[in-house]
Amino acid sequence: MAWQSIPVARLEGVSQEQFTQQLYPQRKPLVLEGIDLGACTSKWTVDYLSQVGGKKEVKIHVAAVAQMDFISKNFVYRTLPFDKLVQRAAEEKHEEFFISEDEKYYLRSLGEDPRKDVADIRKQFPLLEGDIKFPKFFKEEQFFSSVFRISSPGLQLWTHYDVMDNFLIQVTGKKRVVLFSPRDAQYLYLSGTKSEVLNIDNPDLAKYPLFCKARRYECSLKAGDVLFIPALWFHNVISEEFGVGVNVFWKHLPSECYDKTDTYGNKDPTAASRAAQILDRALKTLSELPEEYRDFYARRMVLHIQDKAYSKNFE
Ligand SMILES: O=C(O)CCC(=O)C(=O)O
Ligand SMILES: [Fe+2]
Repeated sequence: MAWQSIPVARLEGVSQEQFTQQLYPQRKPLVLEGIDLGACTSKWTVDYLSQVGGKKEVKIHVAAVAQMDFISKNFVYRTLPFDKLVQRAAEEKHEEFFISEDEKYYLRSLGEDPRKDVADIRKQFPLLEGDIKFPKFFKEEQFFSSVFRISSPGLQLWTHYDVMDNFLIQVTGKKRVVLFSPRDAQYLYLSGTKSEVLNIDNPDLAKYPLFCKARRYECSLKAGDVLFIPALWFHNVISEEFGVGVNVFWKHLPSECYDKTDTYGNKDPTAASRAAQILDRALKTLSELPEEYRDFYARRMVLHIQDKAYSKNFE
């Protein structure tokens, strides 16, 4: 089925002032072209990355098929030296492999101690630091993490949201990104931060009938493009070619709003988690009532939440 997509706006040569004052407050995804990213877009070939990036062990997703499935877990976690990972991700068929000769790889780089440290490629890959410049469109103290994203051709990452604002820098290779607004979360069949609708191009509408109501935004990223993904916007990514990306997460809210134990940028703000816990308690309390009453009071609570907490400012 061909879906109507809304193209993500593309702008060339955006200044820091224009981004901060006009674009950022709109809280919409945007592709920025022509940003000065340093030498990485020409320098980061497979040979260069495997020589300069070194042999540091990295944890990777390995899948026998292109569409990774977090429900059936059709992928495994393995480790490889960084140089090997780059070489394997760049080839279609492998002499050495874990599952099958055409298995696919995905690297999402981690901090030194992934339970405590956030990823920052400037720390984990210091010899590559000089090659890349991050867009200077937010204050240094807002910086949260910078993450290597390296994938085999064809690999698809499931639809999910993160809680930080994000610049996804496409350094080499092509990628298709489909995005959904946080306002359409009700049509995405969420399980935590991820959507259960894995096949967004040909969804099972008997199982996910509301999915067709979700407005689909789409863009293609080529080397040198930077996609601004506002916090809470859902994104689904297909690497159309072997590709190297780096994403930079930064804090939009005051620091104290975020969960201090979050190293990935995807734990809900503490006030949201606390509210969800309180709601669970309310639901437990409601279950003391017989069905007819529980239903009536639950519906009244939904109306109350809509009235008090939904924004009237969004379409
Ligand atoms: O481009 C990718 O591989 C995934 C990007 C992503 O999920 C992110 O930057 O948050
Ligand atoms: Fe993400």
